[in-house]
Amino acid sequence: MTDPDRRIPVTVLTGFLGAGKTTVLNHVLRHPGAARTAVLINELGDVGVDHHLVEQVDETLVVLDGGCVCCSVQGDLVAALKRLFMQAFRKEIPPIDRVLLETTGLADPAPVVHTLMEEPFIADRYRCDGVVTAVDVTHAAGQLHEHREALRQAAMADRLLLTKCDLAAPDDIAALQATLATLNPGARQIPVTHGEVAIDDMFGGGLYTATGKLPEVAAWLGEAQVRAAAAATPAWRKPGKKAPAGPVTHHADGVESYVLRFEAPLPWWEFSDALNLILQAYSHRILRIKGVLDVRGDPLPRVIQCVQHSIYPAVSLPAWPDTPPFDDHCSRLVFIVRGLPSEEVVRTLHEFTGVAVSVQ
Ligand SMILES: Nc1nc2c(ncn2[C@@H]2O[C@H](COP(=O)(O)OP(=O)(O)OP(=O)(O)O)[C@@H](O)[C@H]2O)c(=O)[nH]1
Repeated sequence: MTDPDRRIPVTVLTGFLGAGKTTVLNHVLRHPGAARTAVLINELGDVGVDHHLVEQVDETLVVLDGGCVCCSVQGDLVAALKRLFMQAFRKEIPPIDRVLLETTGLADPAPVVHTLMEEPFIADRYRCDGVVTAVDVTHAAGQLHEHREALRQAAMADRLLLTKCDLAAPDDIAALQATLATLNPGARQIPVTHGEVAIDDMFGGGLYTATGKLPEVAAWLGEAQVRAAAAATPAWRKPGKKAPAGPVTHHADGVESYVLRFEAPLPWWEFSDALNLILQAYSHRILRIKGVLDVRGDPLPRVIQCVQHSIYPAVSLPAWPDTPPFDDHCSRLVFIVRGLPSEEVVRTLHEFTGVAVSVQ
């Protein structure tokens, strides 16, 4: 090892909702050079789906599902990194050469980087190896304009992965590249299709520094410090406490999420018609829909994903996860929306499928 800094590098993989983070993660983890990589996944919504889509499932996969890592689960992040370090130290798990942290699509990377740099136990043993931001070339132009989280993620990046290049026209990609170059001149832009990023483009960004980025980034880190200090979090966010029932608003800009549970197997075509109608009718209010479905006549769970108005081909998982809540084999859909009441969605889904739907 030529690196004199023996601390464990942590790569922060961020990017707006549905940008292709998990797809990149899976590709990277298949590379032999990524063996000994511990994976931390922070999930939004009350039912995590992402970690079931990650192919590496062992004791070095940690799910942080108590909220968004940038505002409520920094304590969980610290605890998870401490635990991983101690387990590896005691040889209870294989040695860890690096950590890959996938944030939620709405995370502000600044507090995450701040935690890595400032929390004493963590900063002594881990170093931020850079922020890699997945930018969906098919949606980024609008997202950068409409969502400050997307703007922050792009502006904070050490490297920008331009994902879904197979779905965009070269002129549109070039226009986006120009926008990103203005926004974050210091970040290298790497076009990516189906998550196929070279491992050297993913790792080895070096010690984290705000140099070369917009000056605002430093301000964001300052803001993060204030937020960390003001960790006077609501009582229900404290360890051991449960979030209140009903939809949880994650950020001040009115983005909220809810989970729908279906009481019986779904008729596929009727469900698809309902979903298409919802996407068409409410396209501007939907940020992300994803779920695991129990489809009538199919023994395997089917995963669906929508990013704004785009619906991606459904894929089957090899088996139902045997862990709660999926061990009941019920269909669940996670909606991340802005100003779209669950009642409207529930009514449409129920009318088309005839299946009872409850809001979790
Ligand atoms: N055609 C195409 N589809 C892609 C590409 N990258 C990702 N996708 C699809 O885009 C959808 C979202 O990808 P994910 O990797 O789950 O995105 P994510 O950023 O992890 O999503 P969240 O964690 O929910 O924010 C999935 O259906 C992927 O298969 C790509 O390069 N080309």
